[in-house]
Amino acid sequence: MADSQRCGRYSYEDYELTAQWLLSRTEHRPKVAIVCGSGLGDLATQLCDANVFHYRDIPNFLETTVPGHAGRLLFGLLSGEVCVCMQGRVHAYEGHSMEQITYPVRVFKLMGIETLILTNAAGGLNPDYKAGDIMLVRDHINLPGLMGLNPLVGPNDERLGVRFPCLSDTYDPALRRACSRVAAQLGVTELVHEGVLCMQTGPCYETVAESRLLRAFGADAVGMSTLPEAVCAYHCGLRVLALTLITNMAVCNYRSEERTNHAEVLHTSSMRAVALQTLVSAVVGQLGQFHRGGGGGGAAAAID
Ligand SMILES: O=P(O)(O)O[C@@H]1C[C@H](O)[C@@H](CO)O1
Ligand SMILES: Nc1nc2[nH]cnc2c(=O)[nH]1
Repeated sequence: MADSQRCGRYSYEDYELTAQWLLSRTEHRPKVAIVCGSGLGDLATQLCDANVFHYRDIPNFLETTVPGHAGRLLFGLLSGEVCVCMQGRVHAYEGHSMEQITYPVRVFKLMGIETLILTNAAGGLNPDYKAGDIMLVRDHINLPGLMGLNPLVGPNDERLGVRFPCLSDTYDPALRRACSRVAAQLGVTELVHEGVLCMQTGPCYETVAESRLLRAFGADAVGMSTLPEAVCAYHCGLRVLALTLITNMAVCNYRSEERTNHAEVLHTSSMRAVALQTLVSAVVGQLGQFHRGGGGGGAAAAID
């Protein structure tokens, strides 16, 4: 493909090459992909009959550099459903473009994935939240995207999605309802909220003034990932569920002596890993009923 026809750095053929590389090395044929955020990678170890690949060995995958992101892709069974699971992700602040950090999402699409479950760690802005709570992402404020760092910037390949996607329904309402129901069945409703996730690129955590600004904008939590993946996934027709673990409260008060740090983020992740894994596994267990290869449109009817 000529450079002018490329989506940007990558062509459709690059995504296809990686998809075929993976599918030719595993017999698993997943419909569900899961991305594990900071410290949440143990979810991947729950997969049965797993085939494991290191990102460094996968064509065009980037290596992870951040503690809590193992950098392995696992195929296997979770709650009886065939899944592919990213044990860690790469972030823009590691020096990568939005297109690079979302590369796996389009590979998943070409592998036949229908549902993408994203997880991440973030700071709570909503005063009703506390560290250890889980937020189902209802909507987002993509600060890098609003500033031009959107993964869809560049020539659009119609095989991957439309030029001007409307993002009002990015986070599938039926999946969110299913997740809330599962949370109630598991008796963890009091931990689970629905809210708006804001992304800034990082790697700095927010100043007090920035946290106040983001809260005033309507954000309930702020993180450094997930939204570019969600945008790319929705663009190419995947159903998206995003679960944010509130690992700390963003500092919104000059009198506070709290200082956000990655060790605290990983500590809270490890404390809540089992709850989040249980929730995600139970949701995945509900997905099979509507994964009949029919594509995204049937989700709401089937899961309700
Ligand atoms: O990959 P996620 O978004 O879960 O990781 C968050 C954002 C930064 O990478 C890190 C900051 O502590 O955690
Ligand atoms: N931007 C941001 N990302 C985080 N990831 C985990 N905690 C935080 C936080 O407080 N702010």
